[in-house]
Amino acid sequence: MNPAMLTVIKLGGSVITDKSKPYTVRSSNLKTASAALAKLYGEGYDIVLVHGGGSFGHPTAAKYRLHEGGLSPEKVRGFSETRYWMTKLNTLVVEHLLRLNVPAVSLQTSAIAVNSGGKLSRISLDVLREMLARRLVPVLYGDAVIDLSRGFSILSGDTLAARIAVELGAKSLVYVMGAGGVYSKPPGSPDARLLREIAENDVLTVGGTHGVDVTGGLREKLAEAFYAAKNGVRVCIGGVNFIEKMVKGEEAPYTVVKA
Ligand SMILES: Nc1ncnc2c1ncn2[C@@H]1O[C@H](COP(=O)(O)OP(=O)(O)OP(=O)(O)O)[C@@H](O)[C@H]1O
Ligand SMILES: C=C(C)CCOP(=O)(O)O
Repeated sequence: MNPAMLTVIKLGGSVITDKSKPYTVRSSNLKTASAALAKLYGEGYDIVLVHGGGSFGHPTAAKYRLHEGGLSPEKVRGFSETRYWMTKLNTLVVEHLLRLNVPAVSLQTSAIAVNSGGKLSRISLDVLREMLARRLVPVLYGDAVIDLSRGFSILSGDTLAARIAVELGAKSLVYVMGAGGVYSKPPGSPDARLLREIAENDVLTVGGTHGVDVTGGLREKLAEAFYAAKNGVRVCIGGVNFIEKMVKGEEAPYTVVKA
């Protein structure tokens, strides 16, 4: 595996599902993203794909308030159900990639990572490294995980993707989101404009997520993006039609995250 050709792509739940309708997939976006990944893989890129929970993970986790921790029988049931729905979504993502001859392989996040106090505590990337060395494309996801101090909690795909990118020394980290990038104001509001660059001290208005979200929306994503950028990874946030350009650092309407 050559770090100069390694890219970590976080495919947002807002891209591959409709977050306003529980358990609804956005097939055309999933096909567009899969085609971009197939092209990059064919050109020799090493790819780690992480996807979000979208309308599969978030409504289930919210129903059981898993993000608040706890170990009651209700929470135990909620952990099992959230894991079930995330596995379903993950299988769909892997299927789309396999159809395009991308050797995608599911890697269950909750089997390699644990949280403590709601934050990522430990992650084992040995198997992921070996997969990359064999030209596989590991597909992980934001997940319900064991929490060492709270019973259970949620590990967001945004955090997972940033941690993997930094630990593996990836060249780029690309956050793909439905909104198509970071705007000066919540998308759709008057005068909202796409920010072509964003630095940590820039002032912007962040609104809520469209639909159910238990992991902190855009603010958390940006915090993870700055962490990765400060650790030497080129980080971009943009829409599904610009995945290839973001990975290659080519000009297009998306947001570049400054260290
Ligand atoms: N200034 C802003 N710029 C861009 N998006 C914003 C802004 N303010 C609020 N938002 C909202 O932030 C949300 C970010 O998307 P969301 O957290 O759903 O992303 P995701 O990573 O695709 O989802 P998931 O967590 O399911 O993977 C969108 O609903 C968007 O409308
Ligand atoms: C809600 C669950 C299970 C996953 C959260 O991951 P994210 O959608 O990347 O924030």
